This record gives sequence, C-alpha cells and structure tokens, in this order.
Amino acid sequence: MIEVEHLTKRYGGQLAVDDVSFTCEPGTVTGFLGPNGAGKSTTMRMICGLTPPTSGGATVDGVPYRRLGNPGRKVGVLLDASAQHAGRTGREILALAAITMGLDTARIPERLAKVGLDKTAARRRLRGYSLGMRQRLGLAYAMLGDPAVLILDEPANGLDPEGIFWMRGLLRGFADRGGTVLLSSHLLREVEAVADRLVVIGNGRILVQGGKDQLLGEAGTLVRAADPAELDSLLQSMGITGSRSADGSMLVPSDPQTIGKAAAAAGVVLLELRPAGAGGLEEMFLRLTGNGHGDSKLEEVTR
Ligand SMILES: Nc1ncnc2c1ncn2[C@@H]1O[C@H](COP(=O)(O)OP(=O)(O)OP(=O)(O)O)[C@@H](O)[C@H]1O
Repeated sequence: MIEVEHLTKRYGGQLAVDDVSFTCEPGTVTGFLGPNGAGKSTTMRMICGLTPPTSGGATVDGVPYRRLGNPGRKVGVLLDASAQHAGRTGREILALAAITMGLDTARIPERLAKVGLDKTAARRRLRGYSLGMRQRLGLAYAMLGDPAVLILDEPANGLDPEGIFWMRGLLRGFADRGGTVLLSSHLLREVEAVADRLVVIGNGRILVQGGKDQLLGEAGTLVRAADPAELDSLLQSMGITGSRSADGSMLVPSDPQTIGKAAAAAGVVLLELRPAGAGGLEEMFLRLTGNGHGDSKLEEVTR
C-alpha cells in the first residue's frame, strides 16, 4: 500500500507538486497521468525518498521509504532506466543489486529471461542497450527482490507495441497476485488497459482521481444525428453543452438514455448513441491537462 498525503514540492517560486494526496491499494494498478512537467516524476521521487518534500509525506506499507530496511525487498523502483553504470552488463547490474539485497545471484538468468532479455543481451554493456531493453532491464531490477509494491515512472517509454502489451500483462499479473503498482505515463491509452484507478495531475495539482470504470462511466455520451443542427437545438433546449468532434459527433455530459429519450420525443434522428468510454475519458484528460490548473469545477471525482 502506498499512501501519499499532502505532498508539496517548491523549487524557488515554482510549485512543482501542490498538495497531492492519493492511495494505492494492494491488488491494484494505479495509473498516474499527466502531461510533461505535470509533477509525476517529482511526486514519485518524493515517495522514494530521493527528493525531500517541502511539506507532506508518503509511506509504503505505513513506513516512509527512507526508513524501510532493505527497501528493494519491499518496493521495486524504476524511475530512470538509464540511471545505471553504462559500462556494466545487464547481468552485472542485476548481480550487484542481488548482492546488495542479500539475494542469491542464481535467480538472475531466470529474471532476465522473464523480461525478454536473452543470454546475448545479458552479456552486453548497458551503453549498447536500446531504450526498450533498458526498460526491460529496469523492470527486472525493480522486481528482483520480489517486492509487493512497484513504483514505475513511464516504463512504457521506448517499448514497441508488443513490448507495451507484454508489460501490461506483467503488471496485471503482479497486481492480481496482490501487488501494488503505481505507474506513470503522459498517455492515457498506455495505462488505460491495465489500470484499475487513475490519478490525473496537471501543473502539480491533482485534477481528478477515481476508479477507471467510474471515470469511464462519467466520460459522457457520444451522439451523432442525421441533422447536426437539429441535435444542437435539442441539446440547447435541454441546457446541455457538448463538444463536437471532427466526424460531426457530439460528446455530451449526460447519459445515453436521457439523450435517446429526448431525441425520440423531439423527432431527432440519431445515427449513433453510446457511452463515450475511453474516447471520452481521453477528451476529458486532454481538457483537464490542457487547461493549466483546470477550473475550480474540476474537482476530484472520488477517492
Ligand atoms: N530539480 C529541479 N529543480 C527545479 N525544477 C524542477 C526540478 N525537478 C523538476 N522541476 C520542475 O518541476 C516541474 C515538474 O517536473 P516533473 O519532472 O516532476 O514532471 P513530470 O510530470 O514527471 O514530467 P515528464 O513527463 O516530462 O517527466 C517541472 O516544471 C520541472 O521543470
């Protein structure tokens, strides 16, 4: 379990992280989403004791990271896949980590294989690794001590589509066995398939957080009419403001039943009517994060 309470980080006059609170429960994957510079890495670094917070705090299983004994056995961390000695081989990097944690190095070949790094890759120096290979090694490194908690900053960076699919399976399996995963990304699509909960951050502040299914359910309705002007006046009469997509459909903050009934009563012919789901969530994500601090209406959905 990861508990983050009122974490705040100020760099000079800039608030990089502003009063951020959330919890990651065992058995779940939490997607930590936000555009570049939103404050994801700074938050994760504070959770891992690498950056001292200006105020607030974070614990893993009730203990601040810096006070965990043998932390690699409790929390697997991947913040920067390139932050290893470039002249060491993949095998050496894992061997040093195993020795530091008091683990048998015999587990290393199996762990390398598990992340898709073969014997040749194991013998290659890190400077010869692609970014995707570094991420794979970083995941093996994070999971080497069999921790119950994983904290991963943009682990999909550099992975090809097959690699992203593989990583999702790995993290889903980890959480399904009771593990806790905090996973950051600047792309909703990247985490949507694996996350149970989403925490969206922009300009250092949490803009929205909640269960993925709930957020998907609240993402609105997609509706397309044979005559868009008729739909516009119907929505106007209902006091609903929608946003129009390039294909002429409207994303409206209402449920399909309400819209369908009103359209039928008004004789407006609909060609499409469905929950907006992931597409709507992505639009909401872009709207929230593209909006600076967001407006005051955009409160936290739920905890
Ligand atoms: N050591 C530092 N000194 C000064 N400012 C910093 C420092 N580290 C981060 N910042 C600033 O804090 C803000 C948040 O940065 P952070 O790296 O946490 O964002 P992020 O969401 O992880 O972005 P990205 O996806 O680009 O990695 C940015 O404006 C960044 O410039």
